[in-house]
Amino acid sequence: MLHAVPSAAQKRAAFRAGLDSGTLQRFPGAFNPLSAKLIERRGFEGVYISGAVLSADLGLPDIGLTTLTEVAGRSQQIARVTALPALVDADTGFGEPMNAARTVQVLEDAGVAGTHLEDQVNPKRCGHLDGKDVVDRDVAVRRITAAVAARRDPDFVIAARTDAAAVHGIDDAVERAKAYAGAGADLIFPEAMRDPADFERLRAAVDVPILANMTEFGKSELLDVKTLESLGVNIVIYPVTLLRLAMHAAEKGLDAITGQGTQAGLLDSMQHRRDLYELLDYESYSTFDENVFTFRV
Ligand SMILES: C[C@](O)(C(=O)O)[C@H](CC(=O)O)C(=O)O
Ligand SMILES: [Mg+2]
Repeated sequence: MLHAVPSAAQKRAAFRAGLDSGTLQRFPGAFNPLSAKLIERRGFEGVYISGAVLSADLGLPDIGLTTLTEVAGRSQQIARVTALPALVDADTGFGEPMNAARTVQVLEDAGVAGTHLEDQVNPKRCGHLDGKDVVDRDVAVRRITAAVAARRDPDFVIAARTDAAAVHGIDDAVERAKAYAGAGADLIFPEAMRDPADFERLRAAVDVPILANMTEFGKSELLDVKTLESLGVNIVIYPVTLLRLAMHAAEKGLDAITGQGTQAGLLDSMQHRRDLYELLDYESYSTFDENVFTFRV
């Protein structure tokens, strides 16, 4: 009730254990705290907090317009209601290495289990769009080094994302992945991998866990869980999947009201009030309230 029971430290330890487990950790993107609760209820290992989703939620494109305060605020709202570890997208870390360091501490305070910082130039853009660019490898290494040094909880996971594959090719992405792991990154996020062969190259190059981004309508082939597991991938994110599904359903609902003059034909496509209340655990709130009112000294 009100908040999830495990502490941030426990969730971080669980995230570490999951990355070491040899089982693929599945992190769908939560587009709000409520959807994070649904992800937990459905038995996933963690939730992803996407920059693309946060931007879209604010009615903005994903081109580096959101601030650390906005990302941390959303992270805290989501982390506090789910027992699952949350991994949050910190884009480029919001500036120079010192800013990346502050970003890590602010996100630790928000209660998430880890974050990823990417090697794009500022302002960044979605990793599946053309025309993006990356900073020099040394600059990105300084970003990661600063982030790692700033962490206060050693279990807080710092992931390094490289966008180099789509800019300079897979060889540069592999070299960067090695350098970022050498700088202390716990997890490598190779962005815009085209196919299994790209993942094989990455997997062979680094000893740390690797992440697969299975975002739709982008540059990556959508690989299933079994394939990703066989490639030695440790964690998969579905960053925008739930938002895309929800928005499509919303479009259909609005069209029904416009076209048929009522939403009555869509009741079977809706989450029932009963299921919503169950997910929100209304019952514990009434019990709590009763206890408060019947409390006597
Ligand atoms: C993972 C990502 O960084 C995100 O913000 O969710 C995006 C996802 C997307 O735009 O589809 C990215 O891949 O850049
Ligand atoms: Mg992003």
